[in-house]
Amino acid sequence: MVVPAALAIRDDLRADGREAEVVVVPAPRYDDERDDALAATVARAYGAEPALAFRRPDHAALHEALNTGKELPAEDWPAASAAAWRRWRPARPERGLVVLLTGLSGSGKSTVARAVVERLAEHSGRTVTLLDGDVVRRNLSAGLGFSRVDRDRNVRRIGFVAAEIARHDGLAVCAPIAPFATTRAEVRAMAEESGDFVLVHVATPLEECERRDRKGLYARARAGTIPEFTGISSPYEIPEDADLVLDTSQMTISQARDLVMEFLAEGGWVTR
Ligand SMILES: Nc1ncnc2c1ncn2[C@@H]1O[C@H](COP(=O)(O)OS(=O)(=O)O)[C@@H](OP(=O)(O)O)[C@H]1O
Ligand SMILES: Nc1ncnc2c1ncn2[C@@H]1O[C@H](COP(=O)(O)OP(=O)(O)O)[C@@H](O)[C@H]1O
Repeated sequence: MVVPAALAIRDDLRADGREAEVVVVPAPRYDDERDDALAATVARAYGAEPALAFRRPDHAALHEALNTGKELPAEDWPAASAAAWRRWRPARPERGLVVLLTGLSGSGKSTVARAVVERLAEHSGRTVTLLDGDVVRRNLSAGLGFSRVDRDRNVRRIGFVAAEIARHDGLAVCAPIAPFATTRAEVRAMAEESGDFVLVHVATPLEECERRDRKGLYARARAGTIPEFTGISSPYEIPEDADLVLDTSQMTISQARDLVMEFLAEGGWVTR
């Protein structure tokens, strides 16, 4: 993104009759005066006077403007680089989004995800894709088991597909157990390369999931006939970075769906 923006700035300057060469130099960013000193040193090394004093851009203001679709601060971002930012990060109503619902088996991930997808399809006017744990395991992840390695593979595949959807400005709703924090963080990082990421922890207590036991899997796990069952004989790492926490033992399916929709509306991804 930096190189096309730099070339566009050069072209703008040339169109203004100012002969300009643009050199892009990868450098660390500290967000303090070290950035200023580094910029001055690099400029001198290229034989350029830092004629325009280096201004540290206000990144919080940048992201706020990008999220809401407002004008970017013109003093920090010439028109060409503002346009490059916009292409990379459209305003939230048009930006790709990955919603990952994580939680124990039977916590309500699929049920809430289906209800949310239905609402999104009705209201957002955008393409919506559901990547449900069960369904993914029958196709994309067919053949994988439930060891840590296989679960990580499965969740990464889901994350990869979801991030691709977000890169094309679509909405992806995913509902795997995704029990490991590091793998969830990888999915967040993949999604945020090109869009946004919202983590919903469906935090229904184990006792309630086990009471529901729709598929009889908890009974079999307790009896020891299913090894490595999440919450019984395989860990579930409680997210510390959840954007939203839902305990479906304390609410109806519609209430859970509305809390997710409300969160997405508050964040500006969908209109009310
Ligand atoms: N050992 C073990 N542990 C957990 N779950 C098991 C296991 N074996 C089979 N199942 C069934 O597989 C569904 C979970 O698959 P996921 O792809 O969501 O799991 S993971 O994210 O890869 O951990 C899960 O479906 P949900 O109940 O919809 O979550 C179970 O029905
Ligand atoms: N408030 C609620 N939210 C979601 N599911 C609920 C709720 N109350 C009861 N349930 C039931 O709990 C079960 C959850 O199953 P499911 O959505 O497949 O969970 P998961 O995908 O997490 O394994 C469903 O049978 C659903 O009808």
